[in-house]
Amino acid sequence: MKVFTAAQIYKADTFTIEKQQITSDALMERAATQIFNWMHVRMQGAPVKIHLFCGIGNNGGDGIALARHLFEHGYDIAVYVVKYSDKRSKDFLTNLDRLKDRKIWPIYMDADSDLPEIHPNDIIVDAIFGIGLNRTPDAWVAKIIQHLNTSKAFILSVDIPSGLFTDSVPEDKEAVIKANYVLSFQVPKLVFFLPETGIYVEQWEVLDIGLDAEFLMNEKTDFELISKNEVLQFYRPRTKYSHKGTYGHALIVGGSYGKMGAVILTSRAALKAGSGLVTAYVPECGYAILQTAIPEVMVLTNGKEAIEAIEFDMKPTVIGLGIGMGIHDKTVKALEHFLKANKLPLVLDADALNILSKNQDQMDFIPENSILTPHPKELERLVGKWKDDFEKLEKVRQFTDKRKVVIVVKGAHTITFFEGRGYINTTGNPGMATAGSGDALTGIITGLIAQGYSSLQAAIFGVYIHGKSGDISVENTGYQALIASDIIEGIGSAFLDLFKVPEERPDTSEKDG
Ligand SMILES: NC(=O)C1=CN([C@@H]2O[C@H](COP(=O)(O)OP(=O)(O)OC[C@H]3O[C@@H](n4cnc5c(N)ncnc54)[C@H](O)[C@@H]3O)[C@@H](O)[C@H]2O)[C@@H](O)CC1
Ligand SMILES: Nc1ncnc2c1ncn2[C@@H]1O[C@H](COP(=O)(O)OP(=O)(O)O)[C@@H](O)[C@H]1O
Ligand SMILES: [K+]
Repeated sequence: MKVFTAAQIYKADTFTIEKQQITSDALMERAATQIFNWMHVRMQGAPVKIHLFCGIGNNGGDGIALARHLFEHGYDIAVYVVKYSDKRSKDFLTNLDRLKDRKIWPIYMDADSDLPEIHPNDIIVDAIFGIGLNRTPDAWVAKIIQHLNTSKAFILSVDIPSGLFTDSVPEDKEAVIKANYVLSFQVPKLVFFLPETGIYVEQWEVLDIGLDAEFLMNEKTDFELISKNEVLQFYRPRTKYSHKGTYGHALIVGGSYGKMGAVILTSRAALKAGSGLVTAYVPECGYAILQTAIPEVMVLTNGKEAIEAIEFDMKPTVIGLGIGMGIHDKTVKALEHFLKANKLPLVLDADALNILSKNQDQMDFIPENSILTPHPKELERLVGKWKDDFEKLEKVRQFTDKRKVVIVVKGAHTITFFEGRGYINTTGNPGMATAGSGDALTGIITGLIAQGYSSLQAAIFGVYIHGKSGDISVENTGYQALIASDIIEGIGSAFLDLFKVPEERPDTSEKDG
């Protein structure tokens, strides 16, 4: 699913209005009707107090139109208009009149208004600001937002949590609604997925308001959301007359005294992801460990307690490099020699990234289309410090452009970057913040490249499978007890899940009642 910028959403609006020959008011009515249906299906007329906080722009207009639908279906509502500006939008005013026609009188709020009492069991609809927010809300509006945030009531945000910009992080962190649920029109927003701004969105869902399908399909975006549908498009089925040679040979280079487990995890994950053959390249102290832990994996050794040279007499399809490798002087030299001679695609992780960060001149020897999988600290060493999430994304984009590599920015929503585009993952959970979970990911991605997936596909698909496996495994373990080995065990279930038919969505068509 594409992630549009605010400018692109406004463009889609205009395009749709012209093409479908409808008014902007009709589009607002669609939006409000969709939200009403969503609520009505879940609430079934329940006598819960619903407080609708509406701004004076189109987001507020959505809220006012929603209030009318809720009223007409017998819900107990209170409508507040937060008058943060005199420039009220046309469609807001139209809907305000419709509300007044039904003898509903909103409570107007300005800097001097008292804050209404809100019971923890009430519901708040947040329609103060939408994607039109262009400066930090005034202090008195921020006070209202804080009041709602501390109310303990369930907050349903219309389109985007009020106070959240679409293209920058908030200056005043207290002036943003912390939404329990966001109903986002047509497309999700990038800020739902970044560490500094995603914290305002507990759950989100997209509501289809019928923006022009052709426009949505043709418009190019900088970001795409990756779910099952997207990865299924490049899934490669196995063929009947294939053999292990068909599925490649992954070489996993890494390990040092005390860190051999990392190589076990990566090698095992590469096998589980489907690599035909896997060889681990480790220092001698890892030989017995590897051979005992995973019988399916072949082992080559070099150096005693750390790798001193990377030389082998075999032809791997792909090399995963750096896990648990350490940064011993001899290992650093070995990597430099290896990189100068190597032509194979690489998946670089952990200490390989740390070494390269300190020796940026060696970056020139990284083959194009290689994949780098840094966690936040490794990324900072690689691209330098950033002031906020947006600068981070820009730095990564520039790095991938310059080096022609894929960068997998790991996190709650891992984002894979290539050729100026970011692919946002939707699987995974906090249980995966555990030792060795990144090693498992490196193995999965390496195993996929071995089988013939392109670097970009392997990175996107690998990240998806890794997260999905974590999601399936956590059902049995809970967050705390999930460990990297569980993620590797779950890889098979994650592949099987690709072909499960999704459960039917709840019926959101309008019902009387
Ligand atoms: N295609 C879509 O997504 C549709 C969007 N609609 C709604 O339209 C919203 C966007 O509406 P608007 O463009 O009117 O913008 P908003 O309703 O987000 O904001 C209203 C206006 O307030 C002003 N403003 C911004 N920041 C301010 C601040 N800190 N203090 C005071 N004033 C400030 C701006 O001029 C802005 O246009 C969307 O979020 C959505 O809710 C729907 O009505 C219809 C279809
Ligand atoms: N809160 C989270 N939600 C989802 N995934 C997470 C979360 N925290 C970490 N992960 C995932 O777990 C992995 C951690 O990788 P990394 O930090 O390199 O671990 P290690 O170095 O221990 O192997 C990454 O793939 C990351 O996306
Ligand atoms: K809002």
